[in-house]
Amino acid sequence: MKLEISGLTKNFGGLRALTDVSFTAEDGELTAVIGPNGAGKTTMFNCIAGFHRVSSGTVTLGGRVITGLKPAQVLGSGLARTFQLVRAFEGLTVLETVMTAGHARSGQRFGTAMLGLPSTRRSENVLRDEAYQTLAALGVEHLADSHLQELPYGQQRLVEIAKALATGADVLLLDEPAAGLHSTEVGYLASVLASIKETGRTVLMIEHNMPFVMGLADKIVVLDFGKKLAEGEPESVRTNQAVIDAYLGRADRDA
Ligand SMILES: Nc1ncnc2c1ncn2[C@@H]1O[C@H](COP(=O)(O)OP(=O)(O)OP(=O)(O)O)[C@@H](O)[C@H]1O
Repeated sequence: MKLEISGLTKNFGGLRALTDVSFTAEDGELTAVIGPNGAGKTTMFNCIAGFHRVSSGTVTLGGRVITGLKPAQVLGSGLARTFQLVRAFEGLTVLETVMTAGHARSGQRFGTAMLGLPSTRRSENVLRDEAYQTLAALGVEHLADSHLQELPYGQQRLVEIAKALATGADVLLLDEPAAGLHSTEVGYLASVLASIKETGRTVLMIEHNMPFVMGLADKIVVLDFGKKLAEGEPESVRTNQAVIDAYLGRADRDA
């Protein structure tokens, strides 16, 4: 499903965090959003996912305007997001955690299903199988019975992506998935995201790790002071002087 952002503007009181931002994240492609701290990347994700009310502009998902919908409704329309911080439900295993995301899709209330009534038992088994398959697709099915809090951070991040996939969403918003990972984990994450792309899903990702972004993105959108500074294939963005001045030069210096 195509995700189209058109004329997106967001004000916080007198502060304009986003000004007239437009771009399209295409089916089966990974679009990366980069830019300096405070450029408006997180604000844009919050606007798309229904966490912030936009000041003006529209967000269209598969041809349907989703601006103004609540987060749960946006999720129901086929868009899931991950967060920078992994959120664990106390006491649940990895498999159960991923199942809760599957429940969101099936519209079942988890508590009702947990009662194990006969009518819900079969779908409970289906959800369990699906959650296991989702973990297997990411190569982490061996973690099914572990508790999320006990896992190393890199594996927690993969479970966070598994949760987004288990919702059945066609469009994934990933908030700095490579942050805090060491290089082997970043390499593995790149292969996971490449395989997700191959399933035809649309991925929109905020990320600061430039080698990771340059190697994986089909398109890069650069934000600076809430405005779109550039948009294009990695090579054209890498060599864009305005982008180098605003961000890449600094990212190199800080590396
Ligand atoms: N809820 C809010 N209320 C007021 N101002 C906000 C709010 N959220 C963000 N801002 C402001 O909007 C601007 C954009 O912030 P945002 O967090 O979107 O940037 P970012 O590109 O995601 O930065 P980072 O890379 O540091 O996460 C900043 O000036 C920030 O202070």
